[in-house]
Amino acid sequence: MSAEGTTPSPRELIEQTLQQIRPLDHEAGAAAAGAMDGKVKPLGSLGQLETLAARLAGIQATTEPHVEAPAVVICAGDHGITATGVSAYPQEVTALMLGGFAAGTAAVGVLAREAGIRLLVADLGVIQAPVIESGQNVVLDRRVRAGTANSLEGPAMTLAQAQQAVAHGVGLADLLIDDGADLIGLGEMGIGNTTAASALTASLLDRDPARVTGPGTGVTGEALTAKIAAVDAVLRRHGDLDDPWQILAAVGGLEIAALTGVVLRCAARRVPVLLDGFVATAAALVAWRIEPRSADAMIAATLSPEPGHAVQLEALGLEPVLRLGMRLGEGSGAALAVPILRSAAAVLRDMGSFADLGLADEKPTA
Ligand SMILES: O=C(O)c1ccc[n+]([C@@H]2O[C@H](COP(=O)([O-])O)[C@@H](O)[C@H]2O)c1
Ligand SMILES: Cc1cc2nc[nH]c2cc1C
Repeated sequence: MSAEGTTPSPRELIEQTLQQIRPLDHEAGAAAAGAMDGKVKPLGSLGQLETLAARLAGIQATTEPHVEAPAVVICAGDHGITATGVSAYPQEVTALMLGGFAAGTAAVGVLAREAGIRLLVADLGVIQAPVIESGQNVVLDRRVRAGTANSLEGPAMTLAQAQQAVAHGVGLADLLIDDGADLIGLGEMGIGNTTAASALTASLLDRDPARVTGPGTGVTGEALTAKIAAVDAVLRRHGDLDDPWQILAAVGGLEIAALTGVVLRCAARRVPVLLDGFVATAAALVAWRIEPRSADAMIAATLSPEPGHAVQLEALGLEPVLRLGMRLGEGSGAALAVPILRSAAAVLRDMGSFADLGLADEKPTA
């Protein structure tokens, strides 16, 4: 432990966070499910909205779950593996999009505004990041290094850098939660990061790279075959790793590591964390491998068409809220799912029950 009054080191902050993670409050979840059954409607007729309300209750440990101050945190970083030609777009787009997030003109900016969601943007290591002085959203400087190294040639980052990025994620979650956020969505931006996410997924779940590697921004045909071969080569380069920290440092990304920290802190502070697509879910997989109970705080917003996403969600035992074929990232799917979660909480809070009508027996008669 650090001496009183000093800031904890990344490792200490992560250790404290892990110690605070508790499983779902099953009592609150069951009470919410029971209350939902008593509402004036045929039993189960609100479908997944009912299970979502109960899950929110279990995560927040209350029979009156709330989604009043939702936020999306976007972490951005560059990837050395782009030098191998794994993306349909050039690396400069990462820096370009940082400007779009600040200005509020990126897709997630529009969707977040529509749904009344606060956006927080952090630069974890974008190469040639623009100097952003004003805009609708601030971009926080949480740079660990200028992009990762090419994981085909060596570790993407050192273990200390991975821990620093995770600790930054813990701090970002704290910033939002201390400010009142009661649900946090994960957003990411980083050209090349679907390759890192595929390598992480294949390694963490011990799957064939071909099963969990897809087009990303639009890589098809021979280029996709080469991308799969690159993921395969990355895994062979780093040998048989099992420890999630080693895997994260060897083949992950700075923005992915930060989102792992966001997930862990949300789990520790009983704040529901809304996963977005394939890359954000790779960060969640790392969190789950570090501390399996962190999965209790997760809700999957969307199902990405990236082939590895369904594999990830199955491993985490999660059912997506939306299936819209979205594969953008940025937290766009998380932003879209927020109104549904807000509605789930509102139904549980505001809907009348059979008991209110003086009808005790709300069960079907046949
Ligand atoms: O979230 C997804 O499912 C998803 C699927 C494909 C692409 N993306 C986004 O596209 C970028 C990475 O794609 P790529 O092809 O450069 O690896 C990155 O900025 C992600 O946010 C995201
Ligand atoms: C333009 C563009 C925007 C994105 N947002 C998230 N990933 C992205 C990738 C590209 C290429």
